[in-house]
Amino acid sequence: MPSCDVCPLQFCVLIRRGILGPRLVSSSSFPAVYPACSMGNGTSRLYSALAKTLNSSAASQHPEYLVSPDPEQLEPIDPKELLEECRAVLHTRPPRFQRDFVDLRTDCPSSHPPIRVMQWNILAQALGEGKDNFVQCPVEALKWEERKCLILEEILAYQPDILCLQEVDHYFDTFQPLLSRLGYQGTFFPKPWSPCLDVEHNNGPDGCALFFLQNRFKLVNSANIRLTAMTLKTNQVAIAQTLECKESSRQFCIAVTHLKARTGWERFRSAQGCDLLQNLQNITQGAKIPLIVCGDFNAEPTEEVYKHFASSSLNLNSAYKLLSADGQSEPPYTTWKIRTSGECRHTLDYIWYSKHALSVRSALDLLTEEQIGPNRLPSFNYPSDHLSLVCDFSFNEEPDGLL
Ligand SMILES: NC(=O)C1=CN([C@@H]2O[C@H](COP(=O)(O)OP(=O)(O)OC[C@H]3O[C@@H](n4cnc5c(N)ncnc54)[C@H](OP(=O)(O)O)[C@@H]3O)[C@@H](O)[C@H]2O)C=CC1
Ligand SMILES: [Mg+2]
Repeated sequence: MPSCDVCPLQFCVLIRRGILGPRLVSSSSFPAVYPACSMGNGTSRLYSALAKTLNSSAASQHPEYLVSPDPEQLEPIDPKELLEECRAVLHTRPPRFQRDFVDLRTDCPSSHPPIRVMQWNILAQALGEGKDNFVQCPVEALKWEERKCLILEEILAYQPDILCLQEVDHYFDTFQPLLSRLGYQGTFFPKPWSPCLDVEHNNGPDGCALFFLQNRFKLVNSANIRLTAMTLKTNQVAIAQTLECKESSRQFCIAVTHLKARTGWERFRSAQGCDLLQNLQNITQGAKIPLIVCGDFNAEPTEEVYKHFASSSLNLNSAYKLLSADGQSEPPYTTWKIRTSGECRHTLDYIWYSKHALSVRSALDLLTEEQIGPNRLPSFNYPSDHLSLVCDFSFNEEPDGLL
């Protein structure tokens, strides 16, 4: 955040207009966070790509740069080179955890490449540093300059076609500029009263973000939804987009949400879930097109909101259940942290999909308890308290009537 007297919401508006931007970082700040190493020409260009997102606090010191957008920002980035650059920034950290895709291939053959979807609550920087109280996580593990690279590394490692993110509070200065150069089209919907805004030196509100690869999909329709509960507007949001696959010309709806957190709010979450389902019914015209809903539902499978989704007339199934032996049980955890109140191990994150119209071809296995370690998450190895969920989907060949 700039040190000038601009409130976080105004800051967002300024960035959105393209007045403030990642161009503002002086290259003199770079060596402090980047190890000396030899780089080819391509990497040198990337050096500037990543460096420009490293420290937006330089904004107020270089008002002369608040002019035109940098044409370099529009140049594509080679994902391999960005990955190498992230690894160089992270060279003092322990290696990434190995996670494998579990093959869930059904009999249905598919002539088109699968659609890879990533669901991830990436942990808002302001909440991680100022609100979450992760008592076993060293503050150095939360440094944005490095944590950002861990997040990017995870995205680059799995190369999702669609990314559904929650707790994004670095959209305009980091994810939008970098992911757009990797070929993604992004949409951000901040929470109306993000708790990030209460944290000193925050980077603006957190919210949901949805990215898709432009060479694979065409955007047909997009809706930013402020969820209601018992007709009252709430602080929680969703984004729902109808996309058309360029290979197959088939359309589907993809949605991302982050429901109200904390115990005692179960009925509130349930009402928010009903509102989201109603919105999705309208958008898919009663499920005439297949649907994928990703989210941090802040609800265990025992909660009412989960049951609404499982029994909805939209005919949804939860993809990660397919990793269990009987195909009926959710994983034992999708988030695991230690707060002042003690250990918090919960299953809260889901990828719902139209069970008749889509098949899950594979799913990324979760981290084991041993990999997560005794201090749990986030950690030097893993940037968020929530695990990423990644699935490969393909369309079933059945007629639309079976949705
Ligand atoms: N400025 C203003 O006028 C207003 C400000 N607010 C702010 O918004 C907040 C409420 O916003 P709301 O959207 O309802 O927030 P939520 O209750 O949904 O939680 C917000 C975040 O807190 C995290 N969280 C969950 N449990 C805990 C915990 N035990 N300790 C710390 N963090 C936790 C959640 O992460 P996860 O999902 O990963 O569990 C979530 O991202 C208020 O506390 C206030 O700070 C609200 C209204 C007005
Ligand atoms: Mg959180």
